[in-house]
Amino acid sequence: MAACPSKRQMMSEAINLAVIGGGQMGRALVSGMLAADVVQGDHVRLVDRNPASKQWWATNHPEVVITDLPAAVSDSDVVLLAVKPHGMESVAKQKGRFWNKKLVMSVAAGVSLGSLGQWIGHERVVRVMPNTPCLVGLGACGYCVPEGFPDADIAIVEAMLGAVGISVKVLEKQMDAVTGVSGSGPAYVFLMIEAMADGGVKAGLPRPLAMQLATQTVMGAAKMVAETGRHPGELKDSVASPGGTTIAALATLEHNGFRSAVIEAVAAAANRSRELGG
Ligand SMILES: NC(=O)C1=CN([C@@H]2O[C@H](COP(=O)(O)OP(=O)(O)OC[C@H]3O[C@@H](n4cnc5c(N)ncnc54)[C@H](O)[C@@H]3O)[C@@H](O)[C@H]2O)C=CC1
Ligand SMILES: O=C(O)[C@@H]1CCC=N1
Repeated sequence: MAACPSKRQMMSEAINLAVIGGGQMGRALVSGMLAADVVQGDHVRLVDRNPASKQWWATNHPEVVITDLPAAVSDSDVVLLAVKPHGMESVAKQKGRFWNKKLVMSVAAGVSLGSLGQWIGHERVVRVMPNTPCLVGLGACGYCVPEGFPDADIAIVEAMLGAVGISVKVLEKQMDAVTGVSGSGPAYVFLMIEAMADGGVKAGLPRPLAMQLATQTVMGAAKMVAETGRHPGELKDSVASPGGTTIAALATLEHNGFRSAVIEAVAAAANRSRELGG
């Protein structure tokens, strides 16, 4: 295995990052990392086969160099693979000396460390499940690494992911569940915000005001759970006055299976992640 730079070196030296696939997740991660200054734009090489996607990068991050895969990987310390799961094999199997034991981070749902290592031809690979709030520095990333993975590389991974939110090292067998909770999770919360705003509009509020109130409510509630250390059930009870408005709403949510719908949604995403892994 190639000698790896120390965490101190990585923190003080610019990371040369190749990004293969600059779609939704690639954009969220790299935009977040650029904003957090953990990578610099002129040290990022972007590869994408979609002209519209390349145009997005040219417009939004003009300092990023748009190039092809061999050049991007050759010029990098770290390679971020962010194409769809079914496209990962053809990208990772591209033959060439340019892979040369680069640190490769894949964000593809379901794609195992074993497959990645086999396709790329070495085991300096990390499987990450990020989420789109990395864009605003509030991502939740789970990642796993092969046995014997060097601490210096873990330090690099944590420096990069930690710059855009929290990062937790998990067992590979937990990655599908991580996908169900946090990888896909933002979509459930966006749906909730949209639905709450719809409810506000139904009750007579103008749409922008309903959206503002719903968004701030979700943000405030999440912050209370994170910062008070109190159980969400206890916080929920503290909102519900006897005979009041909240318990009327909660009874309706329970009647309509809200809790089990969310539990089953997380399980469905985890199962789908397992299927994608083949
Ligand atoms: N969107 C999300 O919230 C999350 C996505 N992921 C994972 O991130 C990966 C990417 O997903 P999205 O960004 O949502 O998809 P996307 O479709 O928005 O982006 C994929 C990009 O890869 C490009 N691409 C495809 N084949 C390529 C190739 N051979 N060479 C270069 N570029 C190529 C496409 O043109 C596209 O711009 C997937 O594997 C997904 O499982 C993981 C966590 C969350
Ligand atoms: O929907 C998907 O497959 C990807 C993986 C996790 C979130 N988005």
